[in-house]
Amino acid sequence: MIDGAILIGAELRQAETRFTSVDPATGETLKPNVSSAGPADVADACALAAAAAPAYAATDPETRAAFLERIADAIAAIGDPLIARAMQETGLPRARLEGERGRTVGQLRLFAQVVRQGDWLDATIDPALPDRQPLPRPDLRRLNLPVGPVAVFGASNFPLAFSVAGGDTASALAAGCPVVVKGHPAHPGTGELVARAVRDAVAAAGLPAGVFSYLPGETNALGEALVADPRIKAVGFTGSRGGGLALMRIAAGREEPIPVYAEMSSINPVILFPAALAARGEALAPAFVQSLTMGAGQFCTNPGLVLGVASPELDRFVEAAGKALSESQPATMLSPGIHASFEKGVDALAGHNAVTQVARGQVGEGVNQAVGALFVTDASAFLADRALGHEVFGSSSIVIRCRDLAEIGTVIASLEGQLTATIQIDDADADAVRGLLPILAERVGRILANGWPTGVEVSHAMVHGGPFPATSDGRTTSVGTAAIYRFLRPVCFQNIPEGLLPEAISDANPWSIARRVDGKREASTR
Ligand SMILES: NC(=O)C1=CN([C@@H]2O[C@H](COP(=O)(O)OP(=O)(O)OC[C@H]3O[C@@H](n4cnc5c(N)ncnc54)[C@H](OP(=O)(O)O)[C@@H]3O)[C@@H](O)[C@H]2O)C=CC1
Ligand SMILES: O=C(O)CCC(=O)C(=O)O
Repeated sequence: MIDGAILIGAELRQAETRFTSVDPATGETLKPNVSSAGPADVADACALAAAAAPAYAATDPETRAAFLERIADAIAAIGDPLIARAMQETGLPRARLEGERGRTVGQLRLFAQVVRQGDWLDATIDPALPDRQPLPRPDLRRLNLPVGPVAVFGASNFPLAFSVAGGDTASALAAGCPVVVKGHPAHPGTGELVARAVRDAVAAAGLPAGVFSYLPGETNALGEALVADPRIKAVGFTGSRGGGLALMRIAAGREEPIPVYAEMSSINPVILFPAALAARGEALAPAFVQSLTMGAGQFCTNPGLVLGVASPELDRFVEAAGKALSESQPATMLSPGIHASFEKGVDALAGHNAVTQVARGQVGEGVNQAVGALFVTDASAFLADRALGHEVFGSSSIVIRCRDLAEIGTVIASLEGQLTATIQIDDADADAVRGLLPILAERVGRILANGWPTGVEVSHAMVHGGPFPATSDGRTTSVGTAAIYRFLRPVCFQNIPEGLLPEAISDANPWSIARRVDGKREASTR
């Protein structure tokens, strides 16, 4: 059911101030109109979250894991109405949204496994050495504890997997943190359906209602108040650089500053190494265009920059990519605002006197349509104007012709932090790659060979992060199970008697988790 409610724990509220979302494919206003959460709602949600935090933090792994699985089941149980509503609110096609739902419930279930297995606790015991000379060592035991209530900002471009019960929420709940979601105003109906599913799961699991709240709204003031609330202890965000920076400033200016894990902007360089380019440059072109135009290019992993050594082979790649792009179909973008910002970015590139437009995609009927765009320029022009390296969110990319591999290295070294770098390589490129890998690793969170950056695997080894401005904290990831560590902090217990120790680091080890004892890892029994 969707009736535009605010969810403060189990309580459903309606506000007098309302807003509406728009079907970006038609421009029509969607019903129902939605409550705009206000300051009192923020305060109540945060108070409830803080009240729930100790009991939720104390849940044993099995209880918490079963809760995450209940959320997954409840989201799956919404069935087609969830997909239908998300299609209306985002313009994304059914297959993409069904896939995204699978990813969303899959990541909740994966986090359930992680919680049960217990490595995230990093339980570490240095037993006392009472006879050590010249001084005895105390008994030291460390584990990770949840940081407390987390504010999550739903992203516009993944209305399920990065939104109300997406990766940030799943990892925060897995860590033992209550979550207060600021819903994205472009998909409030989708958000409410998922929020109600989470609320049902909280009740079914017998957890305190404040473990989850949902605040729909369309004003900066709502997000600002949420991040400023002293009961919030960390923030997860995916969106624009301006939005992420604004929240970081608020968080840093609080009486008690808190971390903001913001994933913001990335152009994801693709490097075409000479042997690969010579062997299969023309074949790479359509695959590149497919990655570029997937989801109207609305991926933070979209390949927005291509680097190669100026050569007839690179020219052939550009020509083939231009041909593939010129045949590509337009696609509805997520919102009028995102479409307008895409058009502005493309117009700026098209009007730049050092940039040549290679191709545009097919123009179609309808509103808010992304028409793909491909440009080319030289490294010297790119290096002279930093604006050419700014993200154009949507299916736009620019090819940079470099003099040689050294100049490719110079361009990479000039880039801001990125989520990904893609290398197209053959065996004969190995030496050249070896030279560039350290420069790449300094700049990005994930380096991938002979593939395309869009489509992030949710797994244990995944890093979906990178130095600023890809994210606000390059030491972390927002996708994959390591995302849980953003919402944990280590606490050491010194000489605390057995009966008073947290279970994970007690001698009894009732959860049977593997621990590091006196520097040695115990075998896992899970
Ligand atoms: N790199 C990436 O992964 C992505 C980049 N983008 C970029 O962001 C642009 C806009 O898209 P959108 O998804 O709406 O992203 P925004 O960053 O504009 O919004 C994301 C969320 O943050 C809130 N917010 C934004 N600015 C502020 C602020 N100053 N203070 C408090 N809260 C704020 C918004 O709420 P409210 O609007 O209610 O204030 C919304 O809930 C795109 O055109 C694209 O350039 C978008 C998605 C992903
Ligand atoms: O490519 C993906 O699957 C994830 C992309 C992403 O994180 C984003 O666009 O915000």
